[in-house]
Amino acid sequence: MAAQVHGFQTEVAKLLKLLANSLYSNKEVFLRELISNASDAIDKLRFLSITKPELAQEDPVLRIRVRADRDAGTLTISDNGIGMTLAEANERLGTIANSGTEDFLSKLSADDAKSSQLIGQFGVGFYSAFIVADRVTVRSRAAGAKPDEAVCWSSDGTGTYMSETTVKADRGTDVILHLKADEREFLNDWTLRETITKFSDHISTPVYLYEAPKDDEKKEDDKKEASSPEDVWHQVNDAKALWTLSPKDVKDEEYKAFYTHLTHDYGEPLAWAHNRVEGDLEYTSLLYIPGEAPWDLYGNPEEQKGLKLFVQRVFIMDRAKAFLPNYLRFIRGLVDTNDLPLNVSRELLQESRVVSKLKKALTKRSLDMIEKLAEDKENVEKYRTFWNAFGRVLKEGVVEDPANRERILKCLRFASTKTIEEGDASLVSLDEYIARAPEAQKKIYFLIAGTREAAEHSPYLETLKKKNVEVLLLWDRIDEWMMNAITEYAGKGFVSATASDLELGDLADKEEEKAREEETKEAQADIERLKKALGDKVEGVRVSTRLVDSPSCVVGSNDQMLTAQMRRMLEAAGQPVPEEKFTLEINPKHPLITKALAETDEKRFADWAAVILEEAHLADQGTLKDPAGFVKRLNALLLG
Ligand SMILES: Nc1ncnc2c1ncn2[C@@H]1O[C@H](COP(=O)(O)OP(=O)(O)OP(=O)(O)O)[C@@H](O)[C@H]1O
Repeated sequence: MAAQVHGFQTEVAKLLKLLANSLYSNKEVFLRELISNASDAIDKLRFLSITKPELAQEDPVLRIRVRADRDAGTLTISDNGIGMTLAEANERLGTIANSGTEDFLSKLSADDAKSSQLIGQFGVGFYSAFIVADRVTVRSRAAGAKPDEAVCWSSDGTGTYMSETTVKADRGTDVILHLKADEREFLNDWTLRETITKFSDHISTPVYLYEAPKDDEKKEDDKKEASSPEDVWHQVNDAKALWTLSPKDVKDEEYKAFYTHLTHDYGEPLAWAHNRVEGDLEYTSLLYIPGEAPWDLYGNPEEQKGLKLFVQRVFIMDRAKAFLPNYLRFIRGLVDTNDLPLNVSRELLQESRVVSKLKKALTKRSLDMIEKLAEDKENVEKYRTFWNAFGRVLKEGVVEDPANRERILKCLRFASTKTIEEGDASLVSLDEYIARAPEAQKKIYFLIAGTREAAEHSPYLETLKKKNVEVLLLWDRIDEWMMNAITEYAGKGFVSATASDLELGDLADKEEEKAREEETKEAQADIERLKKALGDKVEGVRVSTRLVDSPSCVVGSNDQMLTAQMRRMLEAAGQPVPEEKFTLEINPKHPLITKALAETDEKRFADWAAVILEEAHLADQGTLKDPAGFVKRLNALLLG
């Protein structure tokens, strides 16, 4: 077949341009990407040959080879893995499969280190070859294909590529880089050895580097037959599957390097847990908490990462999501088990009892790891990083995983009326909250608001603050949903500061209660007057226990009512929001209330009453149904 010229998918062309510029100071990553592709191709072949042993038969020793040709100025990375057909090469080397490409492109910045971390995450690894090469040729023969059914693919990375059928004697793929004139350092044995060792030590397939015999040996060799493979191909990695080693034999640096290999994340993981379990359920797991949240943490669940699955050390699949619950989707790593069949499919995973047992065990391992990080007093910073990156996802677990709820709650961190005074970085755990609460306090108080500022300045906190009661402050979208799912922690109930009958329990002061009863009695006529003026705009009017500095607030008629945040969420989702009536609470000592009550003109008093109610709504929700009416009334009173 004649050679055909194809245009790259637009994103690829864009990406190629960006890659060359943004990764300039990190250019050796191309070797990591190409070796990792070669290793993937070998894993795939290993897997397929479980059911079709004939595929690997003719060339059964699987390996990766790297060879520099100084005369030709080329560097070749070869593998005898699964290979590609012509159609596959056209499809896979001309497009980007990942739907997040646009997103990726927008994240590539002038910040080199960051960009190089992102490369692998987005499945654009192959294209990194163009950082150092001005032409890349790929020769590949798919497993099971005949020698004359191979493909030759070639491009200079400027917009088009050429592909045609060719003849290739052996199975697998050669990626040939024609190095740019100023990138010839990658032809140097020493540089290659250094770089390959750095990137491939934990690859479970042997990687060989071609090292030509020294000059004098060469002359000798020339006289002899060509030198034997052992003389020129030197293995540069130890090709052991790291997770099969005993944890005590693995150094921290090795765990970190393996993490990069596994995830293509160049940053350091925050923690890892390596467990080998024998007995009823046999498995080895190596789980990591990344140092940063991936860009798609809240994206399409279908594209979530999941774990790598191995069965009896054979790689079976990537992105196996059945082993961890959704709220632990940020955990990366692998599980290797002897209890699943080698031919297990994704569908089978869903129904397998072994998988559900493994999921339970791995959830426990992950929570152990998170808990350990949370309790590590020497590395408080690390848990803060964890919390900022993954805290919101962990909160989902409170609802999603009732069996582990108590453990998850233990790991949560909150802002509170106290921590906010201490500064932004300070947060409190429920255990700390309980430990520092006064003995008389039997409950855990919390407040949910739309924003941090609204929470911080909420009038609902005034009495609690005065009594020195710490209140947890929540403003994440998920908080409402989460708090609805919890009733207690460590035997202590939760109380919302906006609850219609704010329970103070032993915190209530007998004197104060008496004074309030008096106040209520005295204010009875005023309350009736306000009720009359407000008519059906309110459910009722009463004297507040919670206000100190503010004139008024509104509370739901009962605790089943939707909170402001829930209403906003319903509105945003285009759902009908039921009309609700609130009880207006007033602080009779507040000068604004006294001033209003001193008004003798009933028409003007009606404006006062409306403004007092509207102010309370505004402080609670940040919006009003009739803002223009409010402004008009307020102005009339101000000018009055
Ligand atoms: N050496 C190879 N042998 C067989 N197929 C390959 C080889 N190199 C690349 N491919 C094919 O080309 C595709 C694109 O490779 P590329 O490195 O761009 O992305 P990826 O490997 O899918 O993603 P990532 O780099 O994140 O692992 C691969 O998925 C694979 O199917």
